[in-house]
Amino acid sequence: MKTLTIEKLTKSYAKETVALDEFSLGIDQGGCIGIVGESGSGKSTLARILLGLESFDQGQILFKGLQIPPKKKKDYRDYRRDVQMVFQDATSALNPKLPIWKIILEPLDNFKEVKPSFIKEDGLSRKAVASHLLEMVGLEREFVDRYPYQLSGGQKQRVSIARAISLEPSLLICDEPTASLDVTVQFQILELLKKLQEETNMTILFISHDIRAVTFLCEKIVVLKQGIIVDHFHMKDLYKKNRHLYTKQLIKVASLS
Ligand SMILES: Nc1ncnc2c1ncn2[C@@H]1O[C@H](COP(=O)(O)OP(=O)(O)OP(=O)(O)O)[C@@H](O)[C@H]1O
Repeated sequence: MKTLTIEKLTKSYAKETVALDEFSLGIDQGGCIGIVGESGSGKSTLARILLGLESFDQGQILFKGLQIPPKKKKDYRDYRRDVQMVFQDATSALNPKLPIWKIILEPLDNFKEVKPSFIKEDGLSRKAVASHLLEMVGLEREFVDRYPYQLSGGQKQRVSIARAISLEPSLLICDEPTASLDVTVQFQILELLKKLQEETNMTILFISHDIRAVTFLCEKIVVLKQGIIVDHFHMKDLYKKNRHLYTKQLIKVASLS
């Protein structure tokens, strides 16, 4: 059984704006799948629908066999635990009034029943748990007592990732997580996501307008244009002749060719 099955998902905002048009995709557990397309192609709409923040008109979504959005309160809660999100703008995603350790522990505070496997000892202090998560994303433990304004953009995105992985989700949706970072830091964040994916076997759905980022991280790539999947392929087939013209244009613009 696929972890996530999306069948003929259609979403319109108005008659003339079809954000997603019969979008279908099956995702196995583990690995990283990339959704790439230019601005307005429907990428964020897809992310919002998957998180239950937006309704859709037609089609269906199944997560581990369960209809999304789940109708029962408990199923909805389980789903929100198992599917986490990293947003583009880490600054607005982090509460400026809270120290980093409190920000990181927000999901674990909301899901007190979750006992993450990375906590090996009993009786660890909350700060020690947060410090451990910071180390998992490559930040020093000393960062726990800082506030978001004392961190760089890349460090803030690492904190967002630490918070998102704290509940050990099966699916991590990343919506343009590197778009507002400079190129070197983008690369570091992509490396981090790759490492975490390999270590934890979570599935990453990586959404980006940047085919370079997508091809660096993902082995399977879906190309979206005006809400329609125009191409999908394995990374190893990136330069195959039969790539869709739009994919070739994205490659050209990114100076990959
Ligand atoms: N709340 C909304 N009301 C009306 N139209 C919307 C709304 N949200 C998105 N759209 C439209 O739906 C289409 C898809 O938008 P979406 O934000 O999903 O694209 P995107 O690929 O994520 O773009 P970007 O990379 O610029 O964020 C666009 O034409 C957009 O104008």
